Amino acid sequence: MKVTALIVCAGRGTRMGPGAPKQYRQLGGMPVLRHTAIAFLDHPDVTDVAVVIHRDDLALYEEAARGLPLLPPVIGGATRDESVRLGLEALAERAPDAILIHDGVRPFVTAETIAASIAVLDGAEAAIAAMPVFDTIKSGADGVVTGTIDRSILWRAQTPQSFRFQTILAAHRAVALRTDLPPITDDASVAEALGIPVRIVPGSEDAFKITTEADLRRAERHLRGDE
Ligand SMILES: Nc1ccn([C@@H]2O[C@H](COP(=O)(O)OP(=O)(O)OP(=O)(O)O)[C@@H](O)[C@H]2O)c(=O)n1
Ligand SMILES: C[C@](O)(CO)[C@H](O)COP(=O)(O)O
Repeated sequence: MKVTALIVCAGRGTRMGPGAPKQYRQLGGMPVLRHTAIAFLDHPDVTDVAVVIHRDDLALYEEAARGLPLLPPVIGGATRDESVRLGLEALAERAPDAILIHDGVRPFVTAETIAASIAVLDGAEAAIAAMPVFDTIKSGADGVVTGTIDRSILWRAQTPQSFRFQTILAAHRAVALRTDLPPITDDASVAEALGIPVRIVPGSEDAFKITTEADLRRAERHLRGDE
């Protein structure tokens, strides 16, 4: 099966403090994105890897990707789902069998999760890496709790989110034309909007998303083996 990893990296990281975009911040002596790209390039089940970047980040990307056998980068869009769709359209001619859509700011994706995300597509169209919820989850408004949500049915979605390529390409194209949907924050939501079943495979607590400065410090501790 021809498997392409599509790493989305075109965000501006507004929840991170001032400085370079978080995907290009130094982590253990190299950019965050380089860690992520190598995790997929080194995986035996992944055929090739493409990265979606912000139009202003070409120099940063070229430095981070130096010497890595990546497909040509794709310029992303104003939202994550637009960046994904642009990445998928750029791969339409290549037409892999399967696509693993992954956040560039989740550098510690595990080989086990990548393997499981590919294997599950033997019998499914879509799957997400996810973790159970260990905290009690409340609903609330105006500073007042309005209810408690049964956490036994909740999952923390991670990436990669894996799909048969033609399925997710068609789904993103269809959803891009819809005006009745809530904001799309992951690719499984695109599949769900079309009634496509989405399987769950085990993620990892190590595969956390680097969103804030605190996450970057956590990532440095993780690399040092301090957590
Ligand atoms: N227009 C966008 C927005 C996000 N992303 C990517 O989607 C992943 C997850 O998004 P998030 O963590 O929200 O990144 P940012 O949008 O950069 O961060 P923030 O929401 O804090 O601004 C990141 O790798 C980010 O680069 C993208 O490719 N294109
Ligand atoms: C795709 C994702 O990482 C799954 O948890 C998450 O939805 C990305 O959200 P963000 O706000 O774009 O970081």
